[in-house]
Amino acid sequence: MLTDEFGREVTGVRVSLTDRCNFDCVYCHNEGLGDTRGPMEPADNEMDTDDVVRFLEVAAEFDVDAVKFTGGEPLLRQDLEEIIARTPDQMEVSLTTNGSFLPDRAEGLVDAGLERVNVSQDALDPADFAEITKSGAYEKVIEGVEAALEAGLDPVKLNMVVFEHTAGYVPEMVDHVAENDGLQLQLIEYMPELTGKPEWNIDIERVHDWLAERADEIEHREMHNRKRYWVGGGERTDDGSWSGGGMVEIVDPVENPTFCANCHRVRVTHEGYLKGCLNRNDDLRSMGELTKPEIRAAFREVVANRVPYYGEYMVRNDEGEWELNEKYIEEYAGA
Ligand SMILES: Nc1nc2c(ncn2[C@@H]2O[C@H](COP(=O)(O)OP(=O)(O)OP(=O)(O)O)[C@@H](O)[C@H]2O)c(=O)[nH]1
Ligand SMILES: C[S@@+](CC[C@H](N)C(=O)[O-])C[C@H]1O[C@@H](n2cnc3c(N)ncnc32)[C@H](O)[C@@H]1O
Ligand code: SF4
Ligand code: SF4
Repeated sequence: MLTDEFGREVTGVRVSLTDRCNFDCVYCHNEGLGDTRGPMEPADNEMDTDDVVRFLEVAAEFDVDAVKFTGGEPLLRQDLEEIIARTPDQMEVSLTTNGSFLPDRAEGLVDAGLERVNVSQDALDPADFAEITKSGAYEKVIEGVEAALEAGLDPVKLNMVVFEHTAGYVPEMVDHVAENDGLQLQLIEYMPELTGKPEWNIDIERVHDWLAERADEIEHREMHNRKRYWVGGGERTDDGSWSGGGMVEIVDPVENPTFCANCHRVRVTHEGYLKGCLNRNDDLRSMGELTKPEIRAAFREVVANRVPYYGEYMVRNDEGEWELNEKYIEEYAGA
């Protein structure tokens, strides 16, 4: 297993398979959509099936035991089932999707080896859903969540970005997962720097406080030290885990050094660049045309360059504002 200079073991990889998408969510940080290419058209800058599998085989050699496929919309890749089937057995395979293609493909994905799915669902009303996603696929997404549950995926996590358009839905979504077996909720802190709309921001601490008052149990997940709130009843079982009710996890990476200190994933872009952090682009290593020994070397190099973004790469100045750590200014300027 590889460990970076800050003691963070790399146990997972997060692979973006495409930047194409059939939705156009108002908050989306996927800015790579081409002007002339439609989402359904194949793209020539994407890693092909063999590229993805070759990388995963190298990651497995370094004892990486989990892979998350994401995008863009990963189900626009018609070879997703093949990629999953060829993923090394030691890896837990999960997927983050907008859910609209799951009605037809959930079963096949599970047959291929998919173990978990996260489905973005920002509203429980078709009109609000359409306003946020610029898509009329609300019913398909609801069907997709059901198809995922029926195919045996458990839990199915619903992802909801908390921002001005969705904040009013938080209580309803929390009740929704508390009342429906197999569902969990991830409330994702809105990242305004990705949209240029700071006025949509909601203070995520208010959501923590609201949930803390309501929760029957609060846990910390090892990954990112995320807080998990159990709501709607339940009890601790003999093996020490909580059972019953619904689970709500808050994903709050913004300006959060604790989140970064517990970050164990290396990322791969759809074009096949390795990178150590979502927020950095100055540590990219291309895997295009590389042989396995070369990918091994690139992987080692990216891990060696990993830096917790908040707390090390970005530090607070005397005024309490976040700014680039002087130590990294030269490196950053050279990117
Ligand atoms: N800055 C930052 N944001 C992250 C990170 N991991 C997840 N996020 C945010 O959380 C969103 C949802 O993540 P998901 O793809 O659903 O998966 P996850 O919650 O990370 O993983 P699981 O809970 O294990 O399924 C991402 O799109 C990011 O916006 C991270 O390491 N750094
Ligand atoms: C980029 S999408 C890719 C996967 C898939 N298309 C989906 O929507 O689930 C992955 C996650 O990023 C989240 N996301 C996108 N833009 C965001 C932003 N500005 N702030 C916080 N989360 C965001 C989405 O809600 C989604 O859960
Ligand atoms: S579905 Fe996912 S990738 Fe597509 S626009 Fe929405 S958040 Fe972005
Ligand atoms: S910002 Fe970078 S270091 Fe921090 S949790 Fe996200 S990927 Fe990891």
